[in-house]
Amino acid sequence: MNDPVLETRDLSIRFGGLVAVDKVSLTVQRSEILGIIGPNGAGKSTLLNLISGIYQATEGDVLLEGQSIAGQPAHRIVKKGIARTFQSSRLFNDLTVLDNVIIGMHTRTDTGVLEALLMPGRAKRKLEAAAEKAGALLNAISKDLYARRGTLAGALPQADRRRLEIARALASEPKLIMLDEPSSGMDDRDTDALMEDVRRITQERAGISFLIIEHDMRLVSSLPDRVVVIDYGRKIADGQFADIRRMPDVQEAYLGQKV
Ligand SMILES: Nc1ncnc2c1ncn2[C@@H]1O[C@H](COP(=O)(O)OP(=O)(O)OP(=O)(O)O)[C@@H](O)[C@H]1O
Repeated sequence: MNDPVLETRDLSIRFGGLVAVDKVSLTVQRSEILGIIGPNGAGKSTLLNLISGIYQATEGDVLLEGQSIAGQPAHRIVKKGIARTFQSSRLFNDLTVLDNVIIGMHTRTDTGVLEALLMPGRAKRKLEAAAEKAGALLNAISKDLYARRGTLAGALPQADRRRLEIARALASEPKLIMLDEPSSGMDDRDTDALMEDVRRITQERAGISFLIIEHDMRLVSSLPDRVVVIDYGRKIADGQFADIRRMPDVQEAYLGQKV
């Protein structure tokens, strides 16, 4: 299988004297779940910020389905098909669960302020259609979240907030979805449910790929098809978890942090 949806080539960024990401080349194949691991401060989140257009690379390239997207603004990259979640929640706490998903769909809806003012009927119909679509999406991800679609996002427990963030990212109909430490703060039961969600999404949405930064080795050892290890901004390993965990460089990077 060689059908990369995402490719980074020698991707680097420097903050003053610190090279936070150093010539990282990696691929994510279509329908693949790629795990990214590495010690704290290794450059994993920075790598995601480079791919999603939040940071601009000092050198290197990012390709989505073979086309360079480097240098493009974050909103355009979402529109082209890369969605993500963040380590810290970006939900709108004062909006309902359903409204948060509708907001995630905004790249796929085209109702503007002018249209809403000049053609309120048409804008209303579009919004109703968006609400219906968001409801169906939510229902497919979690019947329980769907049942609570009118609840304020701020009132949800942590695991459901994470789930809602994934639903919101999916609402942009991405080809690739990047999750930054999705299981942080979760217990084993919630982490199992999260893994189940990801597996189900890959089965139900043909061709979707995941890039997942994680520290939880229980998840890393069972969910990703392949794992990339980052240390001091560099890629030091790329392969099956069972193989890379035995590599001396990886063991050394994790000295004191059991792999
Ligand atoms: N905007 C920035 N300005 C300066 N330095 C930064 C910036 N963003 C990240 N860094 C530095 O880059 C390095 C990599 O940070 P990053 O957050 O990507 O690591 P990480 O692997 O995601 O860590 P963690 O697992 O703890 O989340 C760190 O030394 C961090 O302090």
